[in-house]
Amino acid sequence: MSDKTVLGFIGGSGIYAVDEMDDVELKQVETPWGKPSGPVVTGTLAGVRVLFLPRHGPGHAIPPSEVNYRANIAALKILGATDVISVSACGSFREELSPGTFVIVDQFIDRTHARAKSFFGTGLVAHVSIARPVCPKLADALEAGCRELEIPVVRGGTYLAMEGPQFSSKAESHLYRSWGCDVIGMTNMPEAKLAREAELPYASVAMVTDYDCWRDDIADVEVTNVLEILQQNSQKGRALIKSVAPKLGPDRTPSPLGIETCLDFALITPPDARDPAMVEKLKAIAGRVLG
Ligand SMILES: CSC[C@H]1O[C@H](OP(=O)(O)O)[C@H](O)[C@@H]1O
Ligand SMILES: Nc1ncnc2[nH]cnc12
Repeated sequence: MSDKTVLGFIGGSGIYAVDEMDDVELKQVETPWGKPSGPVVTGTLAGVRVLFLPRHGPGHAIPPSEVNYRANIAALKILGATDVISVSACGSFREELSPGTFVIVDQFIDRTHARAKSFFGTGLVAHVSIARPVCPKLADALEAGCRELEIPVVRGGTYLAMEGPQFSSKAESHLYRSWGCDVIGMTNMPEAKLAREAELPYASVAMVTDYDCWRDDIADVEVTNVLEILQQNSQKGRALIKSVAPKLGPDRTPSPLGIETCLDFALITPPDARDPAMVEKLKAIAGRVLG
């Protein structure tokens, strides 16, 4: 892994570009898992190499279940990303996490069920740990950025990833609250799992747009009532992206969780039992251990 930071940003709803990036280029990438959501924008922010990919594609045309999460993570890895930060919209399950609050999540519950969730499979099986899915070094930089910009921020929280595209029923919303979840969205899983398989430290800032549908005193979430707050969050989210790059700096320090070498402990299929075609394909994200 490089000793220079290459910071990959995945922009969610409302975050379709990075402001004031230098040396901008658009890169079309083809991965063994197909095409990412769109061209990757590459450039620099305060001397730090940055890659940017809008998760739902240009014009927000790709729904959460059809985002090619594997191709998105693989494209960032192929372009040299050392770290990945996701910026997403979310609903809130807590009164104190009001719209406009940025939650730097540290746990996920994955209730998605219609998406490819692993790069690995028949021919080469791997089991990475997701016990601690978020890199604290990236979360520190996001928290510092929010504090500097005076964005209301909460450090830590559990993000419930639902399949969508419909929003939850009230029964589901109450169930997730009873599970202790803090926020809800449709995209951070399997993205976070795939980033770990690609040995990429990952963090997610979830920008609250609504109270989902658990409150009887506030209108249930609808796209129309999300859009206004999404606009305000989007400006702050873009400012946050700009402020985070210099905090991490061009000279990279490793993740305290050792994420860059997690595949050392994860491959269970012995070399002589591996499918050569599968190995070849996996070199795009696991070249460090597959040669
Ligand atoms: C616009 S409301 C629902 C939509 O917004 C979130 O997208 P993202 O996570 O990419 O910011 C949520 O997950 C849904 O996809
Ligand atoms: N309430 C909600 N549920 C799922 N995804 C969301 N994105 C923004 N608000 C959301």
